[in-house]
Amino acid sequence: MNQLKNDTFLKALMRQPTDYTPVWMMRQAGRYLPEYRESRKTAGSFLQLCKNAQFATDVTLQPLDRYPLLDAAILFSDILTVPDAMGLGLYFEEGEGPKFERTLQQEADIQKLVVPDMAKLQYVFDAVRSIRKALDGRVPLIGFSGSPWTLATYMVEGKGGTDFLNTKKMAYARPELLHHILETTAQTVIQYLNAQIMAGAQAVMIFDSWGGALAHNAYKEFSLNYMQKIVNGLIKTNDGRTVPSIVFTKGGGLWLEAQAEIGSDALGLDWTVDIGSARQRVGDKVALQGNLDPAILLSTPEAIEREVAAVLASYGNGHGHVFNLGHGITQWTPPENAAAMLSAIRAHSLQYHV
Ligand SMILES: Cc1c2[nH]c(c1CCC(=O)O)Cc1[nH]c(c(CCC(=O)O)c1C)Cc1[nH]c(c(CCC(=O)O)c1C)Cc1[nH]c(c(C)c1CCC(=O)O)C2
Repeated sequence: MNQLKNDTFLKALMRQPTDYTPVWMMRQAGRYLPEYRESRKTAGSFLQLCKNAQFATDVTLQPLDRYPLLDAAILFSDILTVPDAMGLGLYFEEGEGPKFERTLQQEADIQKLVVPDMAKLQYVFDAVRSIRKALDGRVPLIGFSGSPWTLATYMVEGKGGTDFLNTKKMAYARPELLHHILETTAQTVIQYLNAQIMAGAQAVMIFDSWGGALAHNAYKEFSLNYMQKIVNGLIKTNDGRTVPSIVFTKGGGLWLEAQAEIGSDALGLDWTVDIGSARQRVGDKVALQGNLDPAILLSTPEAIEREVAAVLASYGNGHGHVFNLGHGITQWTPPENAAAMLSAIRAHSLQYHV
């Protein structure tokens, strides 16, 4: 059932030959699309889109219907469903980003943290099943989770941020408390991703959006080690393999060699890294995903084509590259500029796959 009609993305993740460089866009279902804004209005809120399988399916497929050149779908959900299930109370205030009703700052609250019953996340697994059915093998479906470090920053701070001072203070003053949060979250994420895989996710991505905020000698201890645990905890599917995995530490370009050792199939790159140099540094250990600056999509089709060509040329000949943005597409992107990027990738990438 459900034979894949386009497996270019999965092949590239496994560093197998493909005819062209496959592509998907982080946040490809989102506010830059008028059809998304319409669905959100009908659903009432972003969280209602996530919690209703039919809405989640509709918005997951919107970018694929608009852009036939996309090679993967990503589950419409959020990394913060996990801390929500762990009891922190996720909510969104219009124009302010995510917030939590409770935080993990008091020792007593931290000691009480446990792996939640996956039934609390059943709506996510229902969405995965529904999306797989609707895709009918068009392209593979990516499941995802936040990294324990990135989720911990939200749980400790109670909101998004840039400096994460409470979380970092805990790392230095009470490391055993932060390790308890990270370990409990890692065990939760293992169960969560495995349930997504059992529901039909054909690849998984771990978003370590705030790993780049860690000090050089803290990154491994507080972020990378926990992502390694997760990658090692992924279940084998019917064919005796694990589904391909992608690890993305935003701002993590200094640590690519270490990231390439944890057993994931691919590394995500933000735009601060030259992808050709990254390829030399990781050798044939992992595929690379990235890494166009999403701000380029605010410019002109000519500039977009030039910058796309530069990323492809930097990676060079051969397989193992999944084209993507270096972070999520911004809500101010004109949809036709995303189309220009996708056409440019297809046109310019053929020469590197002969
Ligand atoms: C840090 C993080 C979050 N969520 C996510 C991350 C990791 C990736 C990254 O670094 O960007 C991951 C995420 N969030 C969303 C997806 C859906 C799949 C896709 O990529 O299309 C994915 C993979 C939908 C979303 N998640 C969110 C939206 C916007 C909600 C809306 O419609 O208002 C979407 C489409 C909300 C969200 N969710 C989060 C923030 C900080 C915000 C507010 C900022 C913003 O609005 O962009 C947390």
